[in-house]
Amino acid sequence: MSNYFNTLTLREKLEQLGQCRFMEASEFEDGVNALKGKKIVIVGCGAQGLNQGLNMRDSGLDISYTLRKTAIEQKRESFVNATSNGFTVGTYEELLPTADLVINLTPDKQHTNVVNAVMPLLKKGATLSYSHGFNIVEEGMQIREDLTVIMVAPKCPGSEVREEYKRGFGVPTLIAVHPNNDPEDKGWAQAKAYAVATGGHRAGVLASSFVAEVKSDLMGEQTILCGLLQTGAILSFDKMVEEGIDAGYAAKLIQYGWETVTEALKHGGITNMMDRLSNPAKIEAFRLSEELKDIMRPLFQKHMDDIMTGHFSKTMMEDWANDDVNLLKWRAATGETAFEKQHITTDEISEQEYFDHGTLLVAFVRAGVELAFEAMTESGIIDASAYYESLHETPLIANTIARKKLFEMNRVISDTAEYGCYLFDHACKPLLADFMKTVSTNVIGKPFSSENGVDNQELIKVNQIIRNHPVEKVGATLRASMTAMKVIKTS
Ligand SMILES: NC(=O)C1=CN([C@@H]2O[C@H](COP(=O)(O)OP(=O)(O)OC[C@H]3O[C@@H](n4cnc5c(N)ncnc54)[C@H](OP(=O)(O)O)[C@@H]3O)[C@@H](O)[C@H]2O)C=CC1
Ligand SMILES: CC[C@](O)(C(C)=O)C(=O)O
Ligand SMILES: [Mg+2]
Ligand SMILES: [Mg+2]
Repeated sequence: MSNYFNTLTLREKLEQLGQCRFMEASEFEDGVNALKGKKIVIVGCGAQGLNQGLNMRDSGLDISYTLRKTAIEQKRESFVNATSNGFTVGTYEELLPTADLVINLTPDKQHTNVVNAVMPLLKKGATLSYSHGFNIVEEGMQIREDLTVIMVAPKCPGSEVREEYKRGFGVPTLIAVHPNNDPEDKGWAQAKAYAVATGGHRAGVLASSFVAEVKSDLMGEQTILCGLLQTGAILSFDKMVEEGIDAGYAAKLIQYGWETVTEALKHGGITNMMDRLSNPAKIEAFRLSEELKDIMRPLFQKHMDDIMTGHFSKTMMEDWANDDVNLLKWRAATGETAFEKQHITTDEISEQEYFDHGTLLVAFVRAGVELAFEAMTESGIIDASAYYESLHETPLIANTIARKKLFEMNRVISDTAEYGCYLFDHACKPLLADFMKTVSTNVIGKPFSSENGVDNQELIKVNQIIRNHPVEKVGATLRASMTAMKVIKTS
């Protein structure tokens, strides 16, 4: 097996990277019919497996789970997840030979093993589905010619896939059909029905490709979505404590701060998030974020380049083969950070205070979202896809930090995301060391006050730059299609 993307000609690479079409509501009028009455078996019952399965069953589909024998015998968490929710659970041999659609929702690291074990058991003409195309694109997995291969990738952690569905909505989703595996021309109909069953069609579906999904998903998760939230959390907390802010207050400001400021981002983009600051603080957040963009641009570009060339996946797979030495070292180090270990104050922090005392958090978010979006679109990824992988998903990841800090984020996200997050974080922290020496509690921990007031011309210029960034343009259009978006209350 070799990297599939690297076997493509330049023309084919660009063609697949640029595949991105926002689908019309009318294209989902057939609902879940293409999968109605079909036997759907999900392999794995973890973050995505359980939550997608619950939504699909509630949408009227026939869902059961297959787990490896040891998980069943030892009644592991995945077994308990499935059985306590009333699903049938069986071994591969029991469930796979009669399955019409098999959904592989095991960790990416396991995909080669899992697919090699599953494939011989599938009946002729069955469909195999993924929620992330790493195995196909980066590992070059070859699938039996008679099988249809699709992807339905929610742009969101599994927990939110379920929460949004229960709110009567869904999460934006990328769907794709493997160009080498659609022998019966049924892939798109099944992928659309699957997206309806998870609720994705209510939030927006992009008809994409395995290649575009993988390259954009890896970039988003490593940089703005997880990597930078982790770096920003650790550095901001340390700065506040160093400057005498109560540690319990500092921890709470960060833990819920990301969620609160990005809730404004979710509803009205960077413009609305920045508008929640006072005018002097907005100008300062803009200045800080411009500085952050200049410092971090080469790192964001390096991550994008390494993802495109396959260097990133190669080194991560080397770590997989090396018993996850780097991953486990980085995971342990994250658990030992002062932020992670600090109990939070029980004192109330009002919603506005998170903005007023969190100018630096806003600056981190603007810098990270814009840099990730720019690096992706400069590399041939279409703006709508780049928007989902940067601005759109940041609040959903911030929600996981609000639940139980960085531990929870890194638990809920996939194995590739966790690895990429640590990789970015370990490169970014030293890069920001000098910058952090220049900031003080007037931008993190306390309100920003400007002795000079506001220069009208400067404010007009700043507002124009913020509002005219391409992420704001595409975001306004995509958010308009997400009219049922629900407000999340912070505690
Ligand atoms: N996490 C997320 O929110 C997102 C994930 N994705 C994608 O969804 C897919 C699933 O990811 P995620 O939900 O995070 O995965 P999880 O780590 O949560 O999956 C765990 C499940 O996989 C099973 N499993 C683990 N190893 C094996 C193995 N060798 N053989 C068989 N089953 C195994 C586990 O069962 P056991 O009890 O046997 O260990 C468990 O049921 C990935 O492709 C990921 O990229 C896409 C979008 C977001
Ligand atoms: C942000 C990480 C993600 O890509 C996701 C939830 O979309 C993942 O792989 O977990
Ligand atoms: Mg993702
Ligand atoms: Mg991912």
